[in-house]
Amino acid sequence: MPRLHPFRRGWLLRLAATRRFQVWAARIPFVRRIARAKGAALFDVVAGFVNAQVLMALVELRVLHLLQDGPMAVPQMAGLCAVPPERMQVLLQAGAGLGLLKRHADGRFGLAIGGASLLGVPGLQAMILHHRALYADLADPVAFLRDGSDTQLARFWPYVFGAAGAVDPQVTATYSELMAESQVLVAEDTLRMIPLTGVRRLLDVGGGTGAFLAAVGRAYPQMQLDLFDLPVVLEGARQRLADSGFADRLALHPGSFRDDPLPVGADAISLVRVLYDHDDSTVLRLLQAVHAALPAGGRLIISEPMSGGAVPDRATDVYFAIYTMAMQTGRTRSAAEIEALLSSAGFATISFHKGFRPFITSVITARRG
Ligand SMILES: CC(C)=CCC/C(C)=C/CC/C(C)=C/C=C/C(C)=C/C=C/C=C(C)/C=C/C=C(C)/C=C/C=C(C)/C=C/CC(C)(C)O
Ligand SMILES: C[S@@+](CC[C@H](N)C(=O)[O-])C[C@H]1O[C@@H](n2cnc3c(N)ncnc32)[C@H](O)[C@@H]1O
Repeated sequence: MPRLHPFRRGWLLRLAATRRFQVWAARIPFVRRIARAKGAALFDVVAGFVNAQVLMALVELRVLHLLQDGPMAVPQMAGLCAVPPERMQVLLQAGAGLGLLKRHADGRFGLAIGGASLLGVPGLQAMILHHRALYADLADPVAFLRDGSDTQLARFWPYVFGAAGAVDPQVTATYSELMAESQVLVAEDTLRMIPLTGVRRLLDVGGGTGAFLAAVGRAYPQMQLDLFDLPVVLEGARQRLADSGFADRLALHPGSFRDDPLPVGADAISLVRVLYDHDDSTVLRLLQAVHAALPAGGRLIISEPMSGGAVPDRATDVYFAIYTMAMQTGRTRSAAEIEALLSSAGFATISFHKGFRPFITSVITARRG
């Protein structure tokens, strides 16, 4: 909506809520276009949960994979997916309606650009499948908002709670794999926004199995790399990084930032998708520890999806805010909120770089004064 004086805005909102105005608007040529667009946008919000479940079925039935080699007829797809043909027809038609599939003139279905792109995004299908947990948590959204103390999502990511030794390595491996795959676009966008030219040694705190450092290592062949994460996670990283080609430049530092000091010696520290897992007091202590570990002039890079704050954002203020709420341990913060925590921890020269895909990441950089 255009910027309006609060009085006019209130008047317009009251008008839009009346049936008579809606009927009038549908008849007037220019206003009709706006009303139609508002209606379509509202319908998308209303129907969003069905769209997501159609997507879930397409991924679970591996429909996109099956169509990778070319279009197929509905009965053949029905046989391969063990779904009755008339119901398969509805699913494929719905997939085409969502722009993931293409309906050909002969009635066969193939991939559309949307579906093909989905296949090419690392880890996206695994992410979609793990949404089952969030979907279950949101089945009764009001109950979730009033008391979200027992959520499936919290159990999905158990060691965000910091129970360093107490976690099953099998669970950790699943977690780390999903994180590492979904890291690829985050690393790409972060490095595109923030050149690390001049950095001699980078410490990635909460770096998981080293996916971000691997991307940094490829882009900056001279840089020394340090990885700090929980011991059980670094066990997985060791195997993954052993044959990465830059093992000689990499040092692993097992520990918990809740209990252990951070290693010193790096002139830059990164926190990629770490802060939003934790509450404000943990984040403040972590930022203070980062401040202490950096030399004067040392650089901090924070990269994660951020709330739009004063300008609410469609992706981060819905998906990531609800997601982190269901995880129970942290929250999706706005750039202003992170900047305030940085100032409290003693950082100076703080700057925000809004992501060109805010649903992937945005970045804040700061320096130790
Ligand atoms: C030449 C002609 C005629 C046409 C050209 C057409 C053209 C240019 C087509 C473009 C095709 C193309 C290159 C498409 C590219 C599409 C891409 C890159 C899409 C990327 C999509 C990414 C998505 C949807 C990412 C989703 C990420 C999610 C859901 C991440 C979730 C992360 C979570 C839950 C993290 C949790 C961490 C925790 C636990 C909170 O700590
Ligand atoms: C959301 S993952 C992000 C991983 C990686 N930076 C990425 O973006 O893919 C959060 C990481 O923080 C680590 N972490 C959580 N609590 C920690 C703690 N107390 N000390 C060190 N690392 C911790 C987790 O093990 C996990 O690897």
